Amino acid sequence: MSPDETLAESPARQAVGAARRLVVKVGSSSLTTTEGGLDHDRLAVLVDALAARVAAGSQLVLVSSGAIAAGIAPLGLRSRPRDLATQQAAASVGQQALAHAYAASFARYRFTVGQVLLTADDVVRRSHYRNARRTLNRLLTLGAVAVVNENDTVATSEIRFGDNDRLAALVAHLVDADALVLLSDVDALYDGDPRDGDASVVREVADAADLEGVSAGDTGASGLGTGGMASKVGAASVACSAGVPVLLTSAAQASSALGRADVGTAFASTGPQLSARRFWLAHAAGAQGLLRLDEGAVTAVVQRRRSLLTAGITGVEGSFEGGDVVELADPAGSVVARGVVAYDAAELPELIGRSSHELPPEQRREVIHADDLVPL
Ligand SMILES: Nc1ncnc2c1ncn2[C@@H]1O[C@H](COP(=O)(O)OP(=O)(O)O)[C@@H](O)[C@H]1O
Ligand SMILES: N[C@@H](CCC(=O)OP(=O)(O)O)C(=O)O
Repeated sequence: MSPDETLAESPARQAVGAARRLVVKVGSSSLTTTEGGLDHDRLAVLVDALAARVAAGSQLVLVSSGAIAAGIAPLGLRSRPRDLATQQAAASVGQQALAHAYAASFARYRFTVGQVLLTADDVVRRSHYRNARRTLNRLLTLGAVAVVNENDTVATSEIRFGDNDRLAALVAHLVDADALVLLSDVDALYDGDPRDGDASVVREVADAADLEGVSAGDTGASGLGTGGMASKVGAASVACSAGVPVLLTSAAQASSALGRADVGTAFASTGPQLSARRFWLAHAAGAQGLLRLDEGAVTAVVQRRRSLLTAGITGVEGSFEGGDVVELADPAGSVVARGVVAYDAAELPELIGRSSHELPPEQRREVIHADDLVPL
C-alpha cells in the first residue's frame, strides 16, 4: 500500500483485508503477452502480492486462467484459437508452462504449490464436489498454495465451464472462503465499458439495486480471455449469495487490494441465504431434465415453498433417474426452480396430472420434496 492510499472502510473491504481463507482469480489478459505467451514479469509481481498475504497467515486458492493464451506463441499460432481441439492443444502446452511458472515464482518465498484442474463435473456432481472440497481443504491445511484452473484439455464443449469467473465463485463456496478477489485488466467496475469513453466508477455494491443502470460488457479488451465484465459481475453475485464478499480490481493493483487499500469495487455478501446443499443445487448442479408445471404448482413451489406433487406437472422432458437434478418450468417455459427428483423419467408420464389420492399407495410420494427444491 502506498502512502497516498486510504485504508478500506466498508465491511466487504474489511472482510477481504481480514480474510484467513482467500480465493483470488486472475484472468488471461493479466498474465500473458499480446503475442500469446506467459508474461513472467507480471506473473512475478502478482506472486509477490499473493505471497505477502500467505506469509501474513492467509490460506490461498489461486484460480488462474491463461492456459490457452500461454500456449499460443509456443505452438506458433497467430491468435487465440476458436476451435475446441486447438484450444485444448494450446491449453495442454500453456497449463504446464503456467504451473511451472507459479511453482518457480512461489518457490522464491519457499511456498509450495499444488495444481488442481477441475472439470465442470467435479463441481456439478455432488459426489465429485465433496471430493474436490476434501482435496482443496487438505492442500490448504498442509500449507500449500492451491492453483486451480479448468481442466481444459479433456472437457468437451458441452460440459465446459469456459468461464473461470464462475468457477472461482463456486470454488470460493467449495472451500468456505472468507473472501474472493477477482483480478482483471480494469481497476474497477464502471457504469459502462470504460473503453467506450466516459464511465463512472462503482465503488460499492451492497445489493442488486446498486447495479441498476450498470452495463457490463461480455467481451474482454484483449481477445485473450473469455468472460468480459458481465461474467465477473455474475460471479460476484453468486459468491455474495454464498456469504463470500468480493473485491474486483486489476491485477496491477493486487498488492494494494490485498494490502487493504481502498481500491476496486467491493461487493457485499448478501448470504448465506441458502444451505450448502441448496447453493449447490442453485448454482453448480447440471440438470438432467425438465418438468413443466401448471400455475398452481408454480405458486405452491416458488411462493409457498411446498413439495412438488404429481398433480401440478403437465410435461416431462429428458432422461433422468431418481436422485438427478431437474429444472422446473412455468407455463410460459421460464425455469423457476431446480430440484432433486424422486422418480425416474420413465415412471412419470402415467402419474402426472393425477392427484395423490388417485395413485396407488407406493406412488404417493412427492415428486420433489420441499427440502430438495430451490426457487431461482
Ligand atoms: N461496466 C464495465 N466496467 C468495467 N469494465 C468493463 C465494463 N464493461 C466491459 N468492460 C470491459 O471488460 C474488460 C475485462 O474483461 P476480460 O478482458 O474478460 O477480463 P479477464 O481477462 O481479466 O477475465 C475490461 O477491460 C473492460 O474493457
Ligand atoms: N481455462 C481457460 C480460461 C478461461 C477464462 O475464463 O479466461 P479469462 O476470461 O481470462 O478468465 C484458460 O486457462 O485458458
